[in-house]
Amino acid sequence: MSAFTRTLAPVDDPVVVVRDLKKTFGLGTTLVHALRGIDLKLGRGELTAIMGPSGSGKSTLMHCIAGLEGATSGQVLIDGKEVTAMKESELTRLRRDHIGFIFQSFNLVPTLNARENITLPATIAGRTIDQDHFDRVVETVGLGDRLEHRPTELSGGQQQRVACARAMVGSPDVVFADEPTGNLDSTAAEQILQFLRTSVDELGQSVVMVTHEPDSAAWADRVVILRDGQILGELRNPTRDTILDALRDGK
Ligand SMILES: Nc1ncnc2c1ncn2[C@@H]1O[C@H](COP(=O)(O)OP(=O)(O)OP(=O)(O)O)[C@@H](O)[C@H]1O
Repeated sequence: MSAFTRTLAPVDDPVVVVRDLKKTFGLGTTLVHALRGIDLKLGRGELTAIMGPSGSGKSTLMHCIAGLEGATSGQVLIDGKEVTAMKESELTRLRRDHIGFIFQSFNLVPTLNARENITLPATIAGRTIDQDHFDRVVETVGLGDRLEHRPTELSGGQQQRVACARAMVGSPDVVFADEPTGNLDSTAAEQILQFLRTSVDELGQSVVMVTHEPDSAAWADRVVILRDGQILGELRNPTRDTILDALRDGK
């Protein structure tokens, strides 16, 4: 059963906790209230989609949670670590060691092959890669025979699969994906969504994805809908149709 509710159901084991998060941009008459007091818990080992109209605050919320942008007030905790209390050097370590990122534009290093791109964050951090986990991630993402290829020798979908593997291989507390299928055709998009789903179901990964696409959000366990910097409500076990209804209701 999937129905839109304005009150959020309790989340028993959250990996992310957001308390009264506010973010304003600009000053005086140009002040923009991008987040107007967000209270939200995101479940561990779940795929959560964040939706909402353009300008509703989706990217700002993701950036504030991931410590890419400072909050104006409120609290963010990732796996119990208070992101909003961290200094820049701590934020750098948090992003490097505990968070995975997947962007719309892949962001691979062109001179490195797929294997080197996947292991780059660990190499920079001086961490050794768990070979079993590397093999599982590469197998799940279906890149086995492409590991020695450079990005220019890969399709867009394959490049995004490399980016997904790079985000997952360190088993971060949470992976943030910002419109991960925005640059892909529908077949490649489905492969990425399938991979995100499998990484949650089989590797226990926690994933948060911002998307405009009801078809993409339908892969999630839960859809959280924003409007005007506030949470409008949520859907559990969404389908394309219940998402479309919820987005229409929210207007
Ligand atoms: N750096 C910034 N300076 C000023 N205003 C900003 C900045 N970043 C975002 N905003 C404003 O904050 C509000 C929320 O923006 P945000 O990008 O989070 O929305 P979004 O839901 O992700 O939109 P989209 O779906 O179009 O990407 C918008 O009004 C936007 O113009």
